[in-house]
Amino acid sequence: MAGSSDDSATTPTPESVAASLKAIRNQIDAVDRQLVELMNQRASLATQIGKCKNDGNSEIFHPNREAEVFQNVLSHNPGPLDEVTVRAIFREVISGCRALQRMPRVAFLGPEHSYSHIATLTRFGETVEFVEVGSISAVFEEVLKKRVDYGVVPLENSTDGRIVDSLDMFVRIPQIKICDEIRMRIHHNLLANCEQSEIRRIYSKPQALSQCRNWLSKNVPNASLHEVTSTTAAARLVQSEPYTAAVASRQAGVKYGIQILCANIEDSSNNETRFAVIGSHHARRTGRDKTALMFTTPHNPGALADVLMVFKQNAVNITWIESFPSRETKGEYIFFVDFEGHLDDEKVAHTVREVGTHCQRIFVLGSFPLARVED
Ligand SMILES: C=C(O[C@@H]1C=C(C(=O)O)C=C[C@H]1O)C(=O)O
Repeated sequence: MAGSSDDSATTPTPESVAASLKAIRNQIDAVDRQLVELMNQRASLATQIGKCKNDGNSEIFHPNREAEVFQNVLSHNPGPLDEVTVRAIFREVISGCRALQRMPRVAFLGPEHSYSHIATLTRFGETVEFVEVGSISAVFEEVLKKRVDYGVVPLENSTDGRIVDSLDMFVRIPQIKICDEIRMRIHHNLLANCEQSEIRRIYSKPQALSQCRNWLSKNVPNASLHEVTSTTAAARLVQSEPYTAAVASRQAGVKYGIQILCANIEDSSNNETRFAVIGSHHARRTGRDKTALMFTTPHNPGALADVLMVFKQNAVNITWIESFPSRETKGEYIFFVDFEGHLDDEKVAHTVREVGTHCQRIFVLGSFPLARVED
């Protein structure tokens, strides 16, 4: 009966709270011991897989298999941990397991804390050898010369469009393959160590300034904008010059000890950059894949329409199309097309063969698992 119970028996005392905490923490310690044992069991299995891959030269990064692993764990996640947390944990578990087979070397356009670096971390986790280079072309060169296993390069941004330097390098080195893609929501931040009203100069790379142009003109109208080579370089300048600000990643703010005056200042809330993981192989089929093609058509009326008709007739869904002027022949264009499906799907293989009959040159840049947007 309510009211007649002995309250002193249920009211927690400091001693009873401490005892409960101790008991629960003991349980957590026991669970953690099981977790670390299980993770090491997993690591031993991954090492066995590494031995099956055998010759030391085989690919150790299998994006298709990693996509399956995430699908498996997420479909068995009863909560209360949310999907983002489970993904983050497994990203690092997988990263460590891969490294037991062989530590992959991955090149990206630096410096550290650039968005390319964050994209690389998002896909590969912490246990890789990060190879920071100074240009997109250098990422391709490192991959081509096999000084790294993989490279991460930006392909397009939802606000600014295609990344010309990357497309140009595919034209120059068409044997490079795309084996995975990374879609990343890009959040820019206003970093400064003074009041917002005191900011006189704002530094960032051109793309970041352009993606925040409206916000900056409305909220920091008296500051002048200055382009530098990277968002990280901008953050470094803010450290040494008073009354300046940088538009950069949150991570750059934390690294260089600069306050985040305002977060998420990008004009479009859907500001997203799509990166390609480049290497020397395709990814195997998962059933939810994309394929990237690069081709040139004869300089005739309707040549591109003929190609597009093939996609229509085969009911293959195009997800991206770009044209890029050829360096070699004035007036001629190279086309980049991404579409749903894997080259191992009969429908896709047939479509690519048929597209080829309408092209002068055609290269399959790769098939890879469809990516989700990482926030
Ligand atoms: C263990 C493997 O190697 C790598 C590590 C994976 C993992 O830890 O689950 C998955 C795919 C590979 O990138 C494998 O190929 O299965």
